[in-house]
Amino acid sequence: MKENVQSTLGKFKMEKSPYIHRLRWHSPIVKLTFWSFVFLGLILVFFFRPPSSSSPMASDFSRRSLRTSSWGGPAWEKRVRSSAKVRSRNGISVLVTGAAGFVGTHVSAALKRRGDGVLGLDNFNDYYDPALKRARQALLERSGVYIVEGDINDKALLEKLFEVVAFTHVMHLAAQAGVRYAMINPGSYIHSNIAGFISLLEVCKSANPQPAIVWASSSSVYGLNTKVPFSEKDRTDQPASLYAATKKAGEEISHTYNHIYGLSLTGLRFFTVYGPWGRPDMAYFFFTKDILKGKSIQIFEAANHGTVARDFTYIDDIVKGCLAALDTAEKSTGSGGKKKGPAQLRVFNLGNTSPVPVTNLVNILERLLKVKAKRSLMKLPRNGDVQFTHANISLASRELGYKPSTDLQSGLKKFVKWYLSYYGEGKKSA
Ligand SMILES: O=C(O)[C@H]1O[C@H](OP(=O)(O)OP(=O)(O)OC[C@H]2O[C@@H](n3ccc(=O)[nH]c3=O)[C@H](O)[C@@H]2O)[C@H](O)[C@@H](O)[C@@H]1O
Repeated sequence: MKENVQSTLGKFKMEKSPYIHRLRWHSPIVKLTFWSFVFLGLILVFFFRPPSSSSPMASDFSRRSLRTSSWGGPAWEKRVRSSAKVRSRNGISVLVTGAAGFVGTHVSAALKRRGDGVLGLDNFNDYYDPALKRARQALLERSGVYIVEGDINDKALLEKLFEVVAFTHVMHLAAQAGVRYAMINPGSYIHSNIAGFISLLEVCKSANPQPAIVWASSSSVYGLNTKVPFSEKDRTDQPASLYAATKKAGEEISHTYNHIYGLSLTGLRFFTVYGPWGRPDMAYFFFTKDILKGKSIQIFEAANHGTVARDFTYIDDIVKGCLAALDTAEKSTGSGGKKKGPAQLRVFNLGNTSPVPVTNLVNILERLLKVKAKRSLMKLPRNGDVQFTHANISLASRELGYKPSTDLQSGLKKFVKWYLSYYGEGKKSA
């Protein structure tokens, strides 16, 4: 060993040798310097490259960069505490992730109305119009819910939140949603639905007391399952999209954290949720926009003109299911990262049990909007869509008292009313 070192040093001195470049390259110091420059160069290129709109991964990371500067300090902590303060007897204190999202806004408002403590968290990413998220934030602020701006991957922020408030529950709704977008920006699904979920669970498992967690899974986990209606006992090992695969992964990850750390975890499989303040990337929403603009809409159909249908579920029914899941969630059993006994692990379908063909959805919208849609039929693309969904809700009905009560016609009526008042004045564009 010693000999080698000496001989290398010896070679280093041979300045006039014809092999001087080769010999220098073999020197560890030269190698180290060279690779240090390469490494430094890569870091500089990575951090100072201009944002590229043509690269979905790049736009994803620039969009989702962690914002760590906007939180902290005594005034911020006071605001956090006040928002999370329980104001009713037997109330719970809930951290709602994805609070500026569609379901997050409705759940936060409902919890606040009944006197629970609610603190929101949202990264306000631009997957769809952030102005709509800001409008939802303003709505929640008026009812006393503060939304902290941050990403669930920011562990330091999550730890700080648990340091300031001993949350009894977490309603985890922050996610990269959308079935078809997963082919355009796969990285965003890994970032939010897998890495983000684990970051949250890591903080929850170490919190003392550990909160009980209720989180949004998806009907899409049933994938290519053909047995209807979909029951929680059915197979979920054939996801048809990366989105579905990340939600299924979330269910497995829940099992692990429940098993190792005693975290109480409830996954809710939502079935195509719609309603006022909804998501502009969903069909009922952009069909409304396009019908009003006179633009043609594409209606998917399966092979041999097969009907494509969804078990569309109205937001108020989903909110009731979420609150019932929070109220029936048992306490986590661990503390400080150690399990003390078995903890609750549940998964429920939250659907409407009444699938409606997409063509009927369009018929209803036409009647409500009083405009004829320009329809074009298109073969169901192979980009993650499944032909139909249909929830069996007997488990949720038994354990949560879940009983959806809004049919698609009544729910869409409320959506259209909201849509026209929100976008109708011509000030905002959907
Ligand atoms: O149930 C769920 O878990 C999922 O529900 C929706 O996914 P999806 O049912 O595909 O909802 P939309 O994208 O609004 O599509 C609704 C229906 O319209 C159809 N569609 C969509 C787009 C289009 O241009 N034409 C069309 O016919 C789809 O095939 C589907 O049958 C949400 O987007 C997911 O985030 C959610 O997890």
